[in-house]
Amino acid sequence: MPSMAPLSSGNKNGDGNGNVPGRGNGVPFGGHWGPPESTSATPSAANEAVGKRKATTLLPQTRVTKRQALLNQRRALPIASVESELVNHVKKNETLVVIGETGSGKTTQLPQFLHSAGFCKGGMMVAITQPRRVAAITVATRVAEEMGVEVGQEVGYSIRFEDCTSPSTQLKYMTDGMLLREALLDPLLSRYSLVVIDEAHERTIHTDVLFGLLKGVQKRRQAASTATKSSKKKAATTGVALKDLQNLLTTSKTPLEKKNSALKLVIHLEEIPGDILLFLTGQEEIESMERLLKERASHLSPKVPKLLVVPIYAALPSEQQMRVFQPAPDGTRKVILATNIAETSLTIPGIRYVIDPGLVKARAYNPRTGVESLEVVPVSKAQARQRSGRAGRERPGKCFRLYTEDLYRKLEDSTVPEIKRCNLANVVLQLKAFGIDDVLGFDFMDKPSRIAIVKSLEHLYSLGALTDEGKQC
Ligand SMILES: Nc1ncnc2c1ncn2[C@@H]1O[C@H](COP(=O)(O)OP(=O)(O)OP(=O)(O)O)[C@@H](O)[C@H]1O
Repeated sequence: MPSMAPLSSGNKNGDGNGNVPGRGNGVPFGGHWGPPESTSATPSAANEAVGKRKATTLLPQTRVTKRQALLNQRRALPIASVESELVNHVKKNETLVVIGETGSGKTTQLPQFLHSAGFCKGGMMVAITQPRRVAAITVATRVAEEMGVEVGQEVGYSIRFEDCTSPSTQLKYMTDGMLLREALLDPLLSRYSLVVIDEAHERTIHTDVLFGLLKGVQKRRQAASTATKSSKKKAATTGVALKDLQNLLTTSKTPLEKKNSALKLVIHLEEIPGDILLFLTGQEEIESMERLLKERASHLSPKVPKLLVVPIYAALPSEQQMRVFQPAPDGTRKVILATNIAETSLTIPGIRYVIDPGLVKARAYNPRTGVESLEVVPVSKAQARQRSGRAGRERPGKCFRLYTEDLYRKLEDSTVPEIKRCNLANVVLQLKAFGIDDVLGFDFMDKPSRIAIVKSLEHLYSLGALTDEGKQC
């Protein structure tokens, strides 16, 4: 069973480190893959131009249907030029790693290529996992639109408490948690010809558990191919360097100063029209920024465009999260205040500017004390790139990083997998439910420390969730 994900390992034609042929650092197939480096890799505290891509040449709207316009957009995406090459790699490899710049078309196009290549024949489906509900919904909706079908028919999505699929569904976008649930009921995932693990570089717990499970499924099915992704493990930069960044962004500026610096960018109307996406660390920060922005906006001169402030964070109900996708009224600039929920997968129409203060709230866990906490920490380079990639998806855009180029260089290359910084009780229970009793021997891509696993086993035993033999009660 093939399954795929960006940035991963295991390609027979690659270098053994998960890189497929092409230009350096694992970017596949060379040539024009994604917008130029300026989309993300050029760090700067100053403005960063993003998203310069091949121009989409559209005939006047009066002469083309919306479908044709969408088709033209699809053809102009960088991934379009490597369709057959990609499909061939999927056919030849059990596990394939697909790496591409943000916005190049991995999430929306690759599944359609697989569909055209016959992976959905005979009642089989292609599953595409997403770490977040909102991404599963919006991407499925977009792909359905591109394919000219109703969402829920050939293209559907499945998230907790909402199953928008039907017997005719062939491409199924779903949260990784939902695929894990399905694996509980059908350990061979027999309805899927292929699983695509999207945004695998985020290394959420669900993604990591899926990686391990899919390896087992592959072995058992002894079938076609999988494409997984393993973000490359690079030597960590020094703790001091990271502390520098954190200090600069949190300690040396009071929160209000920090907000004001972002605020200046948000409402400083030097830039041409276009919506703004500002990354903040959590609900509280978003709410206070929302109040501050609204207050400032109320004092703007009537000549200045209006400001519409829209928040998005995980605890908001889905319908409210969807407000970020509604266009701002004419003459109004939309400012979206988001946590890292908006960091990957999403294309929010109208976003021209991204403001990245460089911080994120992340889980941390001390296995010795058993204490789990949420800490504000610097983003990784991969996260910074993802953030900048939210601009320039429909037209050129800019990313404002509120930290220096020097500090950018000292960021970790990728985020520490969540599985290495959380209480493992849930993971252990989940594995036990899959019938995997030897949790210490499970094929984790990045094994959590022995002490963390043992502590979780002890904890579950003391709660009465495990028997003396270590089995699920
Ligand atoms: N909902 C949408 N509305 C408008 N354009 C969209 C939408 N979704 C995708 N697109 C267009 O399709 C392009 C490809 O998006 P896609 O999500 O497939 O890229 P990606 O390579 O998966 O990006 P990322 O790595 O950021 O997830 C975007 O750059 C954008 O131009």
